Amino acid sequence: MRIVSIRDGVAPIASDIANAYIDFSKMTASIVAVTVEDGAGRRATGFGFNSNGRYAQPGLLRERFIQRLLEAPEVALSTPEGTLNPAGAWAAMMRNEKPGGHGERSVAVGVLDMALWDAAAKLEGVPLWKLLAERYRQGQADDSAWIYAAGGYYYPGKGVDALVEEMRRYLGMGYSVVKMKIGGAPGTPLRDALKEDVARIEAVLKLLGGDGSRLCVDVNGRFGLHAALSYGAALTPYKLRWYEEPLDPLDYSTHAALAEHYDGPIATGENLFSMVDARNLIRHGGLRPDRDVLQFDPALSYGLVEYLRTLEMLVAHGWSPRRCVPHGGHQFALNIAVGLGLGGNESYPEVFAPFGGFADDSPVQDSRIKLHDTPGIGFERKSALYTVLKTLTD
Ligand SMILES: O=C([O-])CC(=O)C(=O)O
Ligand SMILES: [Mg+2]
Repeated sequence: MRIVSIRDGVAPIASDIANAYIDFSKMTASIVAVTVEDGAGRRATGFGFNSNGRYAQPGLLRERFIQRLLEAPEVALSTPEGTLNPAGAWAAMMRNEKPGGHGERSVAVGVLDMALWDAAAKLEGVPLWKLLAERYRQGQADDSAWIYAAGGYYYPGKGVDALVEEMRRYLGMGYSVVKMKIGGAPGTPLRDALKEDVARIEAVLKLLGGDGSRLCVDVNGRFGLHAALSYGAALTPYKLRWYEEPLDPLDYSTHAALAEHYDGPIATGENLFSMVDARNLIRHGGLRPDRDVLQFDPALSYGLVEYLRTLEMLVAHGWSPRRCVPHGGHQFALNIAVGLGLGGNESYPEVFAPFGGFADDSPVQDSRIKLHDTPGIGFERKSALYTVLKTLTD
């Protein structure tokens, strides 16, 4: 097994939307194409990109990780059976990297790892979900994945009516669970911000027939403990599907304090980028394996090689992979959800195009989606995305 070439680029995913913490006016993504040749002269090109929320990483990719991958010995890239070995490639990329302080190198490695898994599945002529089910779950893939429509962003001039209309569109697309942003009124005293958010939440709940289990709310890590507890108390009667990233993602003890007082499901993890960070959350964050939701995003956190370690760690701590619903709304995590039996995957029906979203011909029914049989991750089945990725190989 040898790497023939690696190409990389930067693509914009800028838009006018904002969450409670950042706007996306300058958001970018790294894209890569990795061409691999097996011992029998067969070639496959795998593609990778990072999902939203972290910027493109061209410096890290070019100065360190692409170089190391190109220099990796052939034996490191092959399994004993002669197939492409993403774990060996991962070890080669991480040579001479100290532990801890993961920063955004996990994003650069995640982009390349995605491309290697795409190539691995293409060389074996199977979709990635099938390859994963065969390797790690005795062939038991799920027949579809649960997905929910994430949106409800702040947007200039967007009021409650536009928010409800957006959610109505998601219901029309086949989603039954939706997510909206809260906590995004900068400088507003807590009491007023809460009042405004309660009105926004109630308007959306009305559309959902008053069923809180169909609505998630996302704070994007903006609150301190006091605000998180105040919002938690106000949200409790609505019995929401989940209360997402109420607190700074790395502040585990405040999560533990919130979990003592807020009974409903808490979701977090999209900004934890390694198995060790995830383990700290599990050890110290007071989260509850019977209800809370873990959103580690393999595209941002060193890829699937590391995500497999995270799943193993979770199981060792008494957590089911079904508690995982990755962030990012991309086909990589969707394949992982179906192949490894996660609880589902995020979906962005109207934002972060073309990186968010799934194959063009995959209808959503009652918030579930079926996967295709195309070898690899399936980017070739999503024309707007493939148009961007293909610029690397044309
Ligand atoms: O707005 C963002 O940064 C994305 C996000 O939190 C999510 O998809 O849950
Ligand atoms: Mg989020």
